[in-house]
Amino acid sequence: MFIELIILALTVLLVWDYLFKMHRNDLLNKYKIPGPPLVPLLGNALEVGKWKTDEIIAKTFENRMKYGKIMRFWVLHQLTVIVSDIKYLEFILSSQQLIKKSSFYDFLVCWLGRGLLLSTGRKWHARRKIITPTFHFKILEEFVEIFDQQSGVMVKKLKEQADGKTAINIFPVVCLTALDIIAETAMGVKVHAQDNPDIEYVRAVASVAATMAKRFMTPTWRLDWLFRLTAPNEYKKMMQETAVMHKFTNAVIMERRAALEQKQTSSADEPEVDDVGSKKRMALLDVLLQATHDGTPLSNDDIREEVDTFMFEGHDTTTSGISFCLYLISRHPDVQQKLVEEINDVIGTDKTRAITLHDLQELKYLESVIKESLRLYPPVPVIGRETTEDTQLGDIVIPAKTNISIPFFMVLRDPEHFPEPDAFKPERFVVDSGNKMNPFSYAPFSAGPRNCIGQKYAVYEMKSTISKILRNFEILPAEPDVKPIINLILRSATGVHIKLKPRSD
Ligand code: HEM
Repeated sequence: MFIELIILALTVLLVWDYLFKMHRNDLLNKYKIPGPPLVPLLGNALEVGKWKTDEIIAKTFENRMKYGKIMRFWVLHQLTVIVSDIKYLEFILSSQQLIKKSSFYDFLVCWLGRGLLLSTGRKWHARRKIITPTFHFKILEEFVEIFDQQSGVMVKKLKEQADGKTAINIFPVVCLTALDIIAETAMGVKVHAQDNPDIEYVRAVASVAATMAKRFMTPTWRLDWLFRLTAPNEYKKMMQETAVMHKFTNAVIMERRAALEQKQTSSADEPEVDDVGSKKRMALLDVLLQATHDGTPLSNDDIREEVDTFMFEGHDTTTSGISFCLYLISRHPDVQQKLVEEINDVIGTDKTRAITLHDLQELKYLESVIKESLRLYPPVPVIGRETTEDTQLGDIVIPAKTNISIPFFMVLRDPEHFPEPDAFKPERFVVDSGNKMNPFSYAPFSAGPRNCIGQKYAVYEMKSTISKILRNFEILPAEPDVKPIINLILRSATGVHIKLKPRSD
């Protein structure tokens, strides 16, 4: 009797599984979207579950060789289509409808709320409209001074290890610099992460960012309730640290709102400097405080979502970008020599001269080096969307309730668009090289309506910090080689090591 019951239950489950997936499988078959062989109920869960974090990049390339630039994976009832064909990427990224993020991002909500990165539909449209002017050129111009000052702090710290022999893992060093920069530009406060990484707020941001990276890689940690059940201590710690961050952000918002209101009601002229004599400048947060949607200002909670989103999106990504770029420069002395010549031409040899926005715009070869580095090591290696209805992409239809995954790390090394795809060749991006590039084949900041809103900010920050290091040090190669892994952003399992030697000239 017991055996019969099990057989019955299994049969019901198999029929349900077949029916539940039928429409999606019909479309996959109709449009010949291939994928690895399926196991009933489980789909490809056994195979995908075996992939270790440091194998995912290689496995995805392997599967592209087998199945091509569009392929499907079923994990239980969840269908994912991986797209690296730019013919289809163009449809996906430029669509005004296909803007819902895949459910893989949901574990970030407890920190970021439904801010710009995670919102969708009308809320996203409204926020994008409000936030776009926040990154106006005039505002970015003021940030250059912060980029310069904070990279000055970094250089001072690095001098202690710059003996030309010590291998320095540059990733954590850059991370603290990037945190100082984003806190000061987004919230207008100095958090002194480089001087004191143990400050409660700094520790909380670094720790929650690390937990989020781990949640991304650990399927049982992704859903809040399952994370709480399977790792109660880590869950509790994450919630406590999130509360620390929210309390800090809230306090800054209230303080700056009060200051703004006082300024608006006060008849006296405001001094142009703060109480320690530094020039007052707008932070991203101040622009949000003054913004309105249909005549209504944003609430403190609305603003907190956005400031937390900037704090998250605006430091790990640039850390990854700067670190891998320094690594590539360390291994290409000819490129380094050209960079130093350009820097000497544009900024001069006086190491104390502060960099300006004009200088940054003139560092054209550095821009090509950064672009090529973002191609080889894209800080955001993969993004995901979710279809809410059957969606036509040119000559195919992707079924509703499908995660679309776009592996930038693979698109950006597609030999069809980048000959010698693994070679570091900044000249691909030299403006007058005559190379015509399809914007969808090169999109480390994504493309279309949901592209990176902080793209210009990020490139200026990268140019400021990298040029500051080059003005002060010769960058030398160190062991071990990097081993890129997708850990929410692109990191290296072996760290990102370089050696530094003070420049005498
Ligand atoms: C090298 C550094 C960076 C890279 C490579 C990068 C890349 C990206 C990519 C690929 C996306 C699309 C994400 C998706 O569709 O899921 C994105 C979105 C976003 N980025 Fe960046 N980013 C960088 C730096 C920054 C910085 C510095 C900020 C803010 C200060 C920022 C703020 C955002 C925001 C708010 C979004 C969401 C935009 C929206 O959905 O409308 N990013 N970024």
